[in-house]
Amino acid sequence: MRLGAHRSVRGLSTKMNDLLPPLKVAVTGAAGQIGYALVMRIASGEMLGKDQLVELSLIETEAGMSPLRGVMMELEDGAFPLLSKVTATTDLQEGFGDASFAMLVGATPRGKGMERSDLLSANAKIFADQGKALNETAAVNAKVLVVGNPANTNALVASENAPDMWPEQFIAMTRLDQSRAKALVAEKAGVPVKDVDRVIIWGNHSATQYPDLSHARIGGKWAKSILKDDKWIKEDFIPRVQKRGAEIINAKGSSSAASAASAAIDAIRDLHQGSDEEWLSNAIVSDGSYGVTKGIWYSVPTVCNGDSHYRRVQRLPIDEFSAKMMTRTEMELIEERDSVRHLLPGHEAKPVSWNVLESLHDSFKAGDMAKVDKIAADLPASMKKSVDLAKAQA
Ligand SMILES: NC(=O)c1ccc[n+]([C@@H]2O[C@H](COP(=O)([O-])OP(=O)(O)OC[C@H]3O[C@@H](n4cnc5c(N)ncnc54)[C@H](O)[C@@H]3O)[C@@H](O)[C@H]2O)c1
Ligand SMILES: O=C(O)C[C@H](O)C(=O)O
Repeated sequence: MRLGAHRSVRGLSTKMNDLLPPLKVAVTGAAGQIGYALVMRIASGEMLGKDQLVELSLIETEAGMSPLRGVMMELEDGAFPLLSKVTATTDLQEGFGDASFAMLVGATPRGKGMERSDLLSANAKIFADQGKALNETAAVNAKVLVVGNPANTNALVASENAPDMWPEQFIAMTRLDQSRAKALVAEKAGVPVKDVDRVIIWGNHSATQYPDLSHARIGGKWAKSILKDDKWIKEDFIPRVQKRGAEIINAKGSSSAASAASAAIDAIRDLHQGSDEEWLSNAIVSDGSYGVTKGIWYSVPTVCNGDSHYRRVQRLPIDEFSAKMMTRTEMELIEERDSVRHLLPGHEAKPVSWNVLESLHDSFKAGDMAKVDKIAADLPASMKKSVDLAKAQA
């Protein structure tokens, strides 16, 4: 169905009477740093296309309502021709009602010296409530992009609390990490970013993520054969991407915002409009591919076919170094999952304490395998399996 509006819209590639009926996009934390940058770009049509009317549903806390009113005034002043309606609410069911896309940004950001996982106890509960509300009221085929940290485990929590939705409808954002990685490779090779592709982010949006150049290309050629610098990849590139969020916090005093909003726009744009055969990193529910524990949200390369369909890039060869890196980040995600068991309906209560996990890590790092085995003996089966794998690859 097309709308039959009768006004001309300068600068749009499509006439108003060719516009598609509005799709509702819900954004939580809309008055925050990322939300502010995000909603302007959604309204301008950069995300869903220049022929797509859009309705914005802005969700905030009570305290966020006053700044949100200012954001709404600015949206009005932007006079965006594609923006058909803007609403603001603190009520999740109302905010997500019939939404085709939900961008879950609202959560506390980390400050200096914190890891993203330090936010688990503060933020995960938010995503349990949001999962329940999405389950009740969002459009049946809604796609959910989780941006708030720790994004992967928040996506797990939201999905587990939305039993009538497919886990595949929930994606945690690792697109920013992929963009960071591509930019670094382009800089190193002295080429434009558009010449770099097939860069992969595996695992968690955290300092354990594995930015992988094993399959990357520069101008269509194998990147490693052009860079010819494995030392740079291991000692500069990987840690730089892993810790880029902290580098920004240290420089700017607050976490990345415009680039995060940009990555969220890119992620949903490609999901909705398709991206040919480009490999795009998205943290999605693991189906066991690449030996990753099922049911955690683990970043993998995907191909987006448009209309919100995506598939994993399968059967890539994984070398020994990559396998080790992929397991390390998987283990962190298992730990995160186990620390939020109380928010996962139907799962046993939190079985493993942080102390146990920490001493497991320390023993592993110190090479004390007898102690690792002793601790592992009391772990749940899925974690034992990961410990065995990590030991085999150590
Ligand atoms: N995945 C990524 O790549 C990525 C990148 C950057 C930031 N982040 C994360 O995104 C989140 C938001 O960052 P920010 O810089 O915009 O933070 P911010 O503090 O500027 O804004 C957060 C906003 O969310 C609102 N909020 C808090 N709890 C809410 C709730 N329950 N419902 C609705 N709104 C709520 C706050 O009122 C605030 O306006 C943080 O967790 C940050 O760590 C993720
Ligand atoms: O690092 C952070 O805490 C913010 C965000 O996840 C980022 O990667 O910039």
